[in-house]
Amino acid sequence: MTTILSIDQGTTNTKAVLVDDAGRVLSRSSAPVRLSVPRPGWAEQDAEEIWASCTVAVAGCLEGRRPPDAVAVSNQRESVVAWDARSGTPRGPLIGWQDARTADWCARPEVAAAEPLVRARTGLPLDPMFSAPKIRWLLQQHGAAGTRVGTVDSWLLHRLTGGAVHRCEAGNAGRTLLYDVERLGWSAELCEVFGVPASCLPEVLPSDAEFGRTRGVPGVRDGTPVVAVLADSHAALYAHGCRLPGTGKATYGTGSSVMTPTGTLQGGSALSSTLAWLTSAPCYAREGNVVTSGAALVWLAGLLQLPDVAALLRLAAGVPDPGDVVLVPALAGLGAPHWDRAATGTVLGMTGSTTAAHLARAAVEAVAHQVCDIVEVVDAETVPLQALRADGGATASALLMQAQADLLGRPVEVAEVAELSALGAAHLGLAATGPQPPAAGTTRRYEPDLDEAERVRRRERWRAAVAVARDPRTRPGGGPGTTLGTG
Ligand SMILES: O=P(O)(O)OC[C@H](O)CO
Repeated sequence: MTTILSIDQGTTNTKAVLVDDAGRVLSRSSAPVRLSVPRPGWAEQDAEEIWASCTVAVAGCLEGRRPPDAVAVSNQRESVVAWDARSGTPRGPLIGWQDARTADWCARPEVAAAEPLVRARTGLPLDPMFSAPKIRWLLQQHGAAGTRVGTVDSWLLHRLTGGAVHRCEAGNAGRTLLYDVERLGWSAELCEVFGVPASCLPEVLPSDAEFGRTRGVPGVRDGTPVVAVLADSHAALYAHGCRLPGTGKATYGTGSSVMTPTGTLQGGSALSSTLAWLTSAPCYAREGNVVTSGAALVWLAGLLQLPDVAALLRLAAGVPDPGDVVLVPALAGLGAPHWDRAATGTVLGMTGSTTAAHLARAAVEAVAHQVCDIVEVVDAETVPLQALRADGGATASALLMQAQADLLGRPVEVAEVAELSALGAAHLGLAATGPQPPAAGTTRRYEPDLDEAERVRRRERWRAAVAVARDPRTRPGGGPGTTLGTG
């Protein structure tokens, strides 16, 4: 029997699963990673700690098992690491995908003028969430000479191979704003826009290439091939078996990602067009990113002085609905389809009878409403989704999943495997060397159970609240703020 060890390096933890050649999970383990916010709008992680968490998760997963035959990787996207080319030591912290320190630079008129070029080459808006402005910032701090930079997959590949390779995967490269997703190569024009020398960037390989051979990874034989790499959200899409327009998924994490395959590259969308994976041919997808979803629940739990999100969900379950409270958690602006970094958090509809439970319930609905905003754009632009596949930690909440089905007016099917991104990378690795494993199964299907008139009413109230969150007059200081990108 062939086994693949798959590592999913995420924002809050690293998961490892051992998968057999039928695509089944044999064992699993995880290790937490910390995120620091040294200043408002910044998000940093320790690249050494990220790697250490991988070794802990791998050791836990492989305990009592024979070494795997191959390794696969999925990873948080857009976050960047810089390291010394000779010693392999990180230069500065990992700059996280949520980090908006470059927002002012991105909003400069001379930079914002490059938005049409960025969109044409990458399918993405010029937003500080993506890697290029962060890479620029790191290179300014540490110099380009002798510095290697890359997305998290490139950092893990460097460490997995004992420093032998500086490579990354095409779908991850596609999230940098430096990679031409149609020509499938780094774009000299975009490197110029962001002031990033191509010599600092990794070599880009297809998602199912052999990325290198392991060296010095505890529990893994030296020379084990790394056979597949996928960005985490793309890996979840792959594991769900979503291959055709009309199928799609939402991943519920710190933020959320809604994706649907489009096959070919399609521009002119209010959402992003992204390279999901590159195998014998590129597979493109339409995607909308919600910046603050699970993070909104964490934030409100803290604000209400509750011990954790589970307590917030219990509180929310104590009322049948949010009353008329609508909460827009634009704590770091709004992502797709609004892409308005100047939007601010907003609560509407409070009265003297509003309780903390109504607020908690409104926060749960806010996670679902933001997904609905994106699915409605998908419906209008491509083939409407018949049902939404769902994955990520927050899918464990029946309250959230039912709210999602209710507000969407469509069934929501939850993946049975919690480590779906890791599974997707393993499935791709298996497909590269043998038969395609079946898509991940679903554990539960939530049917919509809300009167249509009430659904429409709640959606309209949500849109009204988003308009307030985006109104320049409601911003701190009441200034004009900055609106980045168009969709
Ligand atoms: O670490 P996660 O699972 O929240 O995923 C982060 C995304 O890849 C950011 O685009």
